[in-house]
Amino acid sequence: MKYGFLGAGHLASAVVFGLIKAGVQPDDIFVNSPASARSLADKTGIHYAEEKQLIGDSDLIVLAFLPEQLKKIIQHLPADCFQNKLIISFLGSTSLDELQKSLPAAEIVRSLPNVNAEFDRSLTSIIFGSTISEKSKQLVKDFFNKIGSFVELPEKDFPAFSAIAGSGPAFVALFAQSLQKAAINQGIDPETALTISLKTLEGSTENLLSRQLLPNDLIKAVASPGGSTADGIVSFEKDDFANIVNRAILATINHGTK
Ligand SMILES: NC(=O)C1=CN([C@@H]2O[C@H](COP(=O)(O)OP(=O)(O)OC[C@H]3O[C@@H](n4cnc5c(N)ncnc54)[C@H](O)[C@@H]3O)[C@@H](O)[C@H]2O)C=CC1
Ligand SMILES: O=C(O)[C@@H]1CCC=N1
Repeated sequence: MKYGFLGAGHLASAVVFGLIKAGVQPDDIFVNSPASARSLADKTGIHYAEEKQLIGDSDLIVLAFLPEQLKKIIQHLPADCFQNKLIISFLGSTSLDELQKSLPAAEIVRSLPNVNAEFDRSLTSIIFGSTISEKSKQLVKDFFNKIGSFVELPEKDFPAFSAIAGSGPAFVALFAQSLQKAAINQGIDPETALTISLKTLEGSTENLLSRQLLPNDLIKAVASPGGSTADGIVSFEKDDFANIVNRAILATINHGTK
């Protein structure tokens, strides 16, 4: 099985590292992009390839450039080069319909992984195009299982999924940074403050997941009656934390409508 990546940015790099960790041989991965493909190839042992060769030689082609680059990239390639090719798109805002119109002879999958693919931790949403065969569907499922897990979602849910799971690592990082700043404000050095923040986030997520707790159960378990945590929760609620988060998700979802 040969994999070809068009685009070698942050998401492509995370997925390439994830595939290699899952046992894919670097020799079986090809990459092309104007800027970063050669350095990704140097770092990982995968191969830089010219676009036409990459498309011809790959069993599965990943579109990992920016949505606005789709038309330009396809226009300068021969019209028939994607004939019967299996294409997985990572393009955040590009619909299945748009992809199918741009690549009419290909089998298309629209997907939204996230950068946690590097550690086998991407929850990816996928939707299959109408022309995809059962065999190709299985190849796609195998691909996403190598970098985490996947859910099949109707396309109407992709914008919300993108805002929460795709953009989410950035939002979690923002919360981590806010906890770090709060610790620094109390006189703790920045490095220790970051460790405290990250270890607490890591342990708390693991606690929720491994004990299958609802978030509110963990809140109750930590906020001892008459204790200090309850005062922190009241302060978050007074500042309408849930609405702050909801507004940020809405702003992310509404990006394309500005
Ligand atoms: N970064 C993330 O966490 C996520 C990104 N996405 C989607 O993944 C795609 C890539 O995003 P990032 O990796 O963040 O962007 P990036 O800016 O890090 O990488 C974009 C890549 O496209 C390449 N590129 C530009 N012109 C090209 C061409 N003519 N042929 C081939 N490659 C070309 C650039 O050289 C670069 O390697 C976007 O469509 C984005 O919506 C989706 C979910 C999460
Ligand atoms: O910021 C973006 O547009 C992409 C889509 C989801 C995460 N990154």
